[in-house]
Amino acid sequence: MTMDIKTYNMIAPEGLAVFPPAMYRINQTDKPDALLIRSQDMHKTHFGTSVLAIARAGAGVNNIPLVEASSNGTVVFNTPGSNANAVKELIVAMLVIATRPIFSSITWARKLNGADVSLQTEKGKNHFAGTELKGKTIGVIGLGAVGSRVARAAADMGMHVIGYDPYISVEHAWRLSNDIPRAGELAEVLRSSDYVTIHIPYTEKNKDLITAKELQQIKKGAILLNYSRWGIVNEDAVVAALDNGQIKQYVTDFSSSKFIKRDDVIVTPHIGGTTIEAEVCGAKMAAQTLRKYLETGNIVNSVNFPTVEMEFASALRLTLIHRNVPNMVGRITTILAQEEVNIDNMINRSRDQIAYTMIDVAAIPAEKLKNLQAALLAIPEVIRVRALQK
Ligand SMILES: NC(=O)c1ccc[n+]([C@@H]2O[C@H](COP(=O)([O-])OP(=O)(O)OC[C@H]3O[C@@H](n4cnc5c(N)ncnc54)[C@H](O)[C@@H]3O)[C@@H](O)[C@H]2O)c1
Ligand SMILES: O=C(O)[C@H](O)COP(=O)(O)O
Repeated sequence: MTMDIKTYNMIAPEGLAVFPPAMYRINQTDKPDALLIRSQDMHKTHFGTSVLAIARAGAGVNNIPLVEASSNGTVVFNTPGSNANAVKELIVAMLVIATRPIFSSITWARKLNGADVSLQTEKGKNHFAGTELKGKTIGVIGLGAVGSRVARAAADMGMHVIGYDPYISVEHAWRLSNDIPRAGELAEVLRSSDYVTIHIPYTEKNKDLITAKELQQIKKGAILLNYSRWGIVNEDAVVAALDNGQIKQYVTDFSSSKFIKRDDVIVTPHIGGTTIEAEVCGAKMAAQTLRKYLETGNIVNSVNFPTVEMEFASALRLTLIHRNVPNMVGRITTILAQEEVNIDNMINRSRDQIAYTMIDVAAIPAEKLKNLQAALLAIPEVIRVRALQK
C-alpha cells in the first residue's frame, strides 16, 4: 500500500516524519488520499472525492466545510489541546501587556542616551505605573483545552475567575478545579469581570456571540480579549464600545482595518498557536491520527465522524461510511452472508447524519473481494467502502 498525502500551510517536519517513505508519498500528486493542513481555507480549496481524510494540525475547524466533507465520506480530524499551552502563555502575556505600560516604557527607555541613563530611568519611571492582575476578576468564556488552562493560570496569579461554558465536556469539567466557579449565563460573566477572555470555536451559533447587546452588559472599563476567531466578536460593536468608553481595551489575535491606528486595540497576528512546541505537537498528532485511520480504519479526534476503535486482529477489514438510517447493519451483513463471508468482529457507530461500520473477516480472494465491495457500494445509502489488509 502506498498512499498520497498533500499538505497545506507550514507543517512541522517532525509531523511529516511520522509517514514512513515506503508507505507514503508527500506532495507528489493532485489526487491525494489525505490532506494535512492548518488554517488553509478549504471552503475555497476544492478537494476531490479521492480525499479520504483531512487532518487539521490545530484546534479550529471553521476553515473546513464539514457537512460537504461528511457527504463526501471524508473524515475530518483536529488535534485537541495540541496548542492550548501556547495560547495560555500568550494570554497571560497579553493580560500583563494590557495592564502595565510595558511597550511605552520600553520605547521610552530605548530613546535614552548619555552617561546618566540609569539616573534618567529612575527619574522617568513614575510615568509608567501600572496596575496588577491579582485581585481582579476574569471571565473565561469557553472552558475547553485553552479556556481551562487560562482559568487555572489566572487563578494561580491570584485573579478571581468566573468560567462560562454551557457545553463543557466531562473531560474538561474534570480538569477544571472546584475553586473555579461557573456562571449559568453569559450576562453574569460580563457584568462582573474586569477582563473577559473568549476561547470558543467559530460556529454558526457562535457567530457574533459578542455584539452591541453583550457589550452594553459588560462591566464599564473592562478589557476584552479574543484569541478564538474572527466573527465571534462583532468588530463594529467593539469599536463603538471603545469609543463610548464601555470597554477600555480590545486585545485580539485577529486583525481588521477597523482597528488600524487605535491605541486602545492590541492586535497580534494570529500567533496564539505559533510556537515551535505547539507546531511540532499538532503536526505529529495530526499525522498519527491520519495514519491510524488510513491503515486501520480506526477513528479518533474526528470533528464530523464518531469515535470508532476496534482491534485489527483479522486478515481483512471492511470499512463502510454510510448514512445514519435504520437497518443498515442488517443490509450490510445480508450481503456478506450472500457472499458467504464469515464475520470475525464488527462495530457500528453514528454521529448526526453519518454512520461508520467496520467488519473484520478472514482473507478473501481478490475477485470475490472486488464483487463484495461493489455489492456493498450498491446500497444507495453507502458513501464509501474500503478494504484494508492487515
Ligand atoms: N489564536 C490561536 O492561534 C488559537 C489557537 C488555538 C485555538 N484557537 C481557537 O480557540 C478555540 C478553542 O480552542 P480549544 O482548543 O480550547 O477548543 P476546545 O474544543 O477544547 O474548547 C472549546 C470550548 O468552548 C465551549 N463552547 C462552545 N461554544 C460556547 C459558547 N457559546 N459559550 C461558552 N462556551 C462555548 C465548548 O463547550 C468547549 O468546551 C478554537 O476553536 C480556535 O478557534 C485559536
Ligand atoms: O485553531 C487553531 O489551532 C489556531 O487558530 C492555530 O491556527 P494556525 O495553525 O493557522 O496557526
